[in-house]
Amino acid sequence: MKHINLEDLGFKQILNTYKFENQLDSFLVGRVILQHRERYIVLTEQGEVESELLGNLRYTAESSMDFPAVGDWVALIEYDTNKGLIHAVYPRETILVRQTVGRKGEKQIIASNLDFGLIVQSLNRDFSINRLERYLTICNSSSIKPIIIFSKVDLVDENERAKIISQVKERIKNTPLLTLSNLTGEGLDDVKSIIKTGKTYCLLGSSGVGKSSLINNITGKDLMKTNGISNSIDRGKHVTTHRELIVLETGGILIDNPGMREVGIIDSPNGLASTFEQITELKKHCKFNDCNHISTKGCAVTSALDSGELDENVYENFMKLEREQEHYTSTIFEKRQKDKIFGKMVKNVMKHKKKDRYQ
Ligand SMILES: Nc1nc2c(ncn2[C@@H]2O[C@H](COP(=O)(O)OP(=O)(O)OP(=O)(O)O)[C@@H](O)[C@H]2O)c(=O)[nH]1
Ligand SMILES: [Zn+2]
Repeated sequence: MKHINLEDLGFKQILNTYKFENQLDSFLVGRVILQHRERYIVLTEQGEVESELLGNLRYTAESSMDFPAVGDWVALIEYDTNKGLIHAVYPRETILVRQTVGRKGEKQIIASNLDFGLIVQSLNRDFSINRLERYLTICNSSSIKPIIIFSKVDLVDENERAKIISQVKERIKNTPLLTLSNLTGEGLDDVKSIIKTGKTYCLLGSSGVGKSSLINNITGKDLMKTNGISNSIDRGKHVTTHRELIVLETGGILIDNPGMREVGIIDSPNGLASTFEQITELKKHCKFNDCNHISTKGCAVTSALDSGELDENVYENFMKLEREQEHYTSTIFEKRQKDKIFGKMVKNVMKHKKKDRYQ
């Protein structure tokens, strides 16, 4: 491996300032490229350091958010050749969190400091606009820039491909969209050319869509197992076979963490707002500030739904994702109550709408 510097690994100037202001300049800086239980592989300019947490960090941690995750920048000391102790975690620019909410609604970080999300869907079977919008919301709420990659284009004919793409462009605007075949290599250069030095790209998407194949094609190496069966079944084995953060020799950093499939929508309002711009715009014209966009009185959203200006699939998906987001902020009891009432209300809106149409 050629020598890497911290900037190539994604280290940003602002972290340097933090380093000096927090007396971390006597420590090494490195990026977590693999986490397995309490063991972390940290990549520094000198190479990989197998690290553990310093007792202090473990005892002062208030939640699992305080522990290092893949993608984190950490301050460490190397006490022996390639053996280190992590002293502190640098502030994170962005995070992806796990969907399952633990006790007290505690979040778990899957990966951090991501610049771009490569949302991979295969055109033949996995394709779903609703799921695309879900991943877009996740990216937007985490300030991770989304890029859509449609894989397995070799498995659909030209017409089908064109149909899907125009359908997506109609509904999802301002998001780059690439097509790819890992089999024939079509579109691979386009994917490679969007990957820039010092930027971190995480791969998002269901199992079997071709994420590992893409990594192998980009690196030109067989870094990943690609049998379509989850790499993480035998996690112990998985850990020894590859790193979750890969520094490309051509520049750029890829993260493919098996947990990415459980990624959840975090409670930042921006994610939904920028994914569903049309609804965001409509909402401004609702008569009441606390409008729930379900009952039609003075609601600009439902009236756009009635007039056909707003696609009902978009509306339904928005409401579903908004509800998912709320799960993070409500207790289980509240959640159940809300679910029941909410489900009924949405059904009613749809029923009325259907009835209206035939009048
Ligand atoms: N025809 C075709 N097959 C592909 C393409 N990309 C991947 N495959 C095949 O699809 C299967 C799954 O590919 P993977 O790369 O393992 O998918 P993945 O997204 O990494 O799956 P997980 O590791 O489970 O998340 C493999 O058999 C690949 O050979 C493609 O562009 N075209
Ligand atoms: Zn409204």
